[in-house]
Amino acid sequence: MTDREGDALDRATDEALAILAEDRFPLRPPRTTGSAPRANFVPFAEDPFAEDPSAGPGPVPAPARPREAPRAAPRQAPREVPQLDVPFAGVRYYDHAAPGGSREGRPITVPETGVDHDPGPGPGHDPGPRRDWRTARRIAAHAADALGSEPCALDRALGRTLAGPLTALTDLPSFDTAAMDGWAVAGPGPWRLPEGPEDAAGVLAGQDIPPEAGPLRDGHAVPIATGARVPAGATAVLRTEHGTVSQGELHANRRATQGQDIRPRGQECRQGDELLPAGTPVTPAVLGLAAAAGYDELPVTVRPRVEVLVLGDELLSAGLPQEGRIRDALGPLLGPWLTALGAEVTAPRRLADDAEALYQALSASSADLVITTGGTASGPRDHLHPTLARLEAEPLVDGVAVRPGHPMLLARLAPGRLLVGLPGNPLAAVAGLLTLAVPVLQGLAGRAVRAPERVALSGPVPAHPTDTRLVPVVRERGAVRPLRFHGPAMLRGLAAADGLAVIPPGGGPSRRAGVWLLALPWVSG
Ligand SMILES: Nc1nc2c(c(=O)[nH]1)N[C@H]1C(S)=C(S)[C@@H](COP(=O)(O)OP(=O)(O)OC[C@H]3O[C@@H](n4cnc5c(N)ncnc54)[C@H](O)[C@@H]3O)O[C@H]1N2
Ligand code: MOO
Repeated sequence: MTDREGDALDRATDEALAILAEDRFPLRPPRTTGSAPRANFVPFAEDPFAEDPSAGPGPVPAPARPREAPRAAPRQAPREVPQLDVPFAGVRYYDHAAPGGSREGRPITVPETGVDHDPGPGPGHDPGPRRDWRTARRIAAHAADALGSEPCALDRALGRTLAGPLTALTDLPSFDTAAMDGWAVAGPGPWRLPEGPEDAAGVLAGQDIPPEAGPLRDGHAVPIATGARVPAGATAVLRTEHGTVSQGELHANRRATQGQDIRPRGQECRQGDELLPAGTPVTPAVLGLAAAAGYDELPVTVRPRVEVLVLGDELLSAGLPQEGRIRDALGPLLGPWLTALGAEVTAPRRLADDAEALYQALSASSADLVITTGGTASGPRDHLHPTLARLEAEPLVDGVAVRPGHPMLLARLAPGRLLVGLPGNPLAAVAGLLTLAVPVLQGLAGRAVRAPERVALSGPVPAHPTDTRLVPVVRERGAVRPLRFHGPAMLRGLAAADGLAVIPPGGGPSRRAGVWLLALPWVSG
């Protein structure tokens, strides 16, 4: 790369960072209201999202609801609403880009207009038996039994889920080990060192000590390397920098206490100890631990097979949006996201808005979970509900009290075959993914649910009066700050986000207690 190309790259990087910085670093310092507790793994029954833990882990039955034939009513034209950049009116809102807001990001109050960003169900739209957000998650988590288990070689197990507890196949360390380079010493010093050239080399890592060598006798020492087996009889390891050799004798210039710098056998675990519970996702650290504990392969749950069907005549798979058509944003997003969740995903299939094509695709699919995007509403080209009725699918969740994404749905196509219908608006689809698809996949993979983190909000966030809101946020000085560009059709906020904050209906106690943060699988730290 030439200097000029290097400068151009630097400038482009600075510009990109400046755009991000606008969202990441507010002009007004946020108020922090506390620090978040550490996240833990908990069984689903203890999931704080679960609505009523005392109700037991069984699925919440969906009320029987006869499905109508395809609705003839055309989609209502959206009411004329002021295009506010804030979703709900009459609330104090920190946003330096909101209409009427100051460029300095001072709090503004949006006048009470009586309309919100999402006009919600219009006349003629049957919202169905909508579920509370937490209940929807709970139903989704219990909709499927875990798939079976299979052995998997360590080098292929990343991202899988432990089907059983990881028990140590050996003590760790498996022998008393020198923690430092120096000398293994027996008893108090000074110590005699071996004289023969072979013995003087001492014990190296990976070497075994021949049984005929016998225990190290009191008053004797032998050179030893970090990681080497400590000879029987040794009482400590004296570090190289703490000893001086003179005339074949080792003198300590700092006292070595009993057992110092010896890692005793079994210090980390004993053979048979449970190192990790079933349901743990296999991370690089788990692979390392498993290898250290003697595993060549791991028992993992079978990966859920997921098929993604992207519906919409208007969607292009390449090039610029044109002539009323737009790029499919969900095909590229869902595949890798689902893979990160441990699923085996077939390449997304794009289907035209054609009821017969959808019927054929759903009938032919043998996936554990089919995920569709679009077609969940009641517009003339929204074929999902009628097609599910034609397939005699069992509705488990038909609409959720969550914004965005409220038309999301979950249905059982047949025993062992589920369908999650994500709304077409991209952020609404992500809300559906996190609300329904993630718990279904965790259930199928038998994966433990990570307790969500509670986080403080760095400023007021509008709450919906009756629905949970999922808002892209960024971490900042011990709190989270809501990002702009969080409209249902936008991904710009999400792409810069560290997670989605869960704002309970009406705001709940979130101002004092903080809110839950739904983690994104690629965000670390
Ligand atoms: N009369 C009503 N109309 C609508 C309601 C309602 O309650 N009453 N709800 C609105 C809400 S909220 C949502 S969300 C959408 C859900 O619509 P669908 O799931 O049927 O999705 P589509 O109509 O097919 O698409 C909606 C929107 O999203 C765009 N889209 C679709 N797929 C993709 C994709 N793969 N990548 C990028 N963008 C996509 C599509 O072009 C539309 O703009 O219904 C509202 N209507
Ligand atoms: O607006 Mo819709 O809430 O699901 O995106």
